[in-house]
Amino acid sequence: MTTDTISPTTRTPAAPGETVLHASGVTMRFGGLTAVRDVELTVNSGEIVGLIGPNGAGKTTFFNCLTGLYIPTEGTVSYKGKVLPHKSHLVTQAGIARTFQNIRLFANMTVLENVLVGRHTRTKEGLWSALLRLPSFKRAERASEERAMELLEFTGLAAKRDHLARNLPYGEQRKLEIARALASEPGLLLLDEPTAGMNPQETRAAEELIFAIRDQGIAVLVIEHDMRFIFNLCDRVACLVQGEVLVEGSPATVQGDERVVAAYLGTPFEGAPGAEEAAEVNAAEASASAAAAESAEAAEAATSAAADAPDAPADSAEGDTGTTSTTGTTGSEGDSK
Ligand SMILES: Nc1ncnc2c1ncn2[C@@H]1O[C@H](COP(=O)(O)OP(=O)(O)OP(=O)(O)O)[C@@H](O)[C@H]1O
Repeated sequence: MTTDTISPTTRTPAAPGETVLHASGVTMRFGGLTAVRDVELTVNSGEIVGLIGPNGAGKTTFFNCLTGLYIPTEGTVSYKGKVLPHKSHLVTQAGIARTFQNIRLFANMTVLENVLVGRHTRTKEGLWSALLRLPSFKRAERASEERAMELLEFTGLAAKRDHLARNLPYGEQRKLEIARALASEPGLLLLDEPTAGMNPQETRAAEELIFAIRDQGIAVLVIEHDMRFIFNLCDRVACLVQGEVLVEGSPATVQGDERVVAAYLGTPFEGAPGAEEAAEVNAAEASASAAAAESAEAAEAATSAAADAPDAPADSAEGDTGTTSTTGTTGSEGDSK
């Protein structure tokens, strides 16, 4: 990876310390499931902020709310003081770019073409100018290609400009995703598990690349499970558990918080997000199994009483068993709902 400077053509750099992203009271519900609950998060210019949390904590859902893929049930997302619309291309146009947990490249396009695709939000030339290949279109095309090549130099992929994306090794595919995201000239880059599946060497290279991106004035919000990577990289870390921010602070603060460790290990702790709901569900399940056990006992007692009765007709015992057993099942289902 090279750390040459990149010269963004259209991005206005954020003022030092300016709040770039402000997520305010963001909540996302899917039917009865609250995946993200009242999340408040800011990212300032010049910062790398980490978002950690156990599987299913709501990190990707939160990213999807930030980038217009989901419309949050409640709350707003602002970029440099302006509330963002719920349309992903408008969010990209505003200045937020992202990569995905599962690589989403155009596998049969070349490395250069993939980056050129990322420039579409910054290209003003219309359909007619493209069809007629007007001089203005040719100029824009040349400028786009120059910029794409700068980004390939920056990410260390220039020598592979004509390779098909699918033929790149995994670590380079991840870099290419980042180059494509940078092609939209973002002021904030969201990275969803950028080192997933990487070997330690590739992870170190990714770390260097992210530092270099930050040094270019682009704020970064990154989701990652690799704690060493995140604590080394980030200025600030927020830990999401059951959709809620459990702790937010410096890497040292978050690393030293016992609740974070407990959340990752799945150990219960006082005041854990979602603990009340979990306790209610557990209590309901316990009472359902107690009721089911009671019904089963009653059914057994009725069966043996019927069998013991000397003149009871044979089918009467069967009838009792059937009825009791059905009642038992129904009772159990009713309780657990
Ligand atoms: N479109 C959806 N419809 C219904 N439930 C969803 C949807 N997307 C996510 N969820 C649920 O929301 C919760 C949070 O999922 P999410 O993928 O955001 O977690 P995560 O923290 O990114 O997990 P991981 O670290 O495993 O990627 C999970 O319970 C998930 O099943």
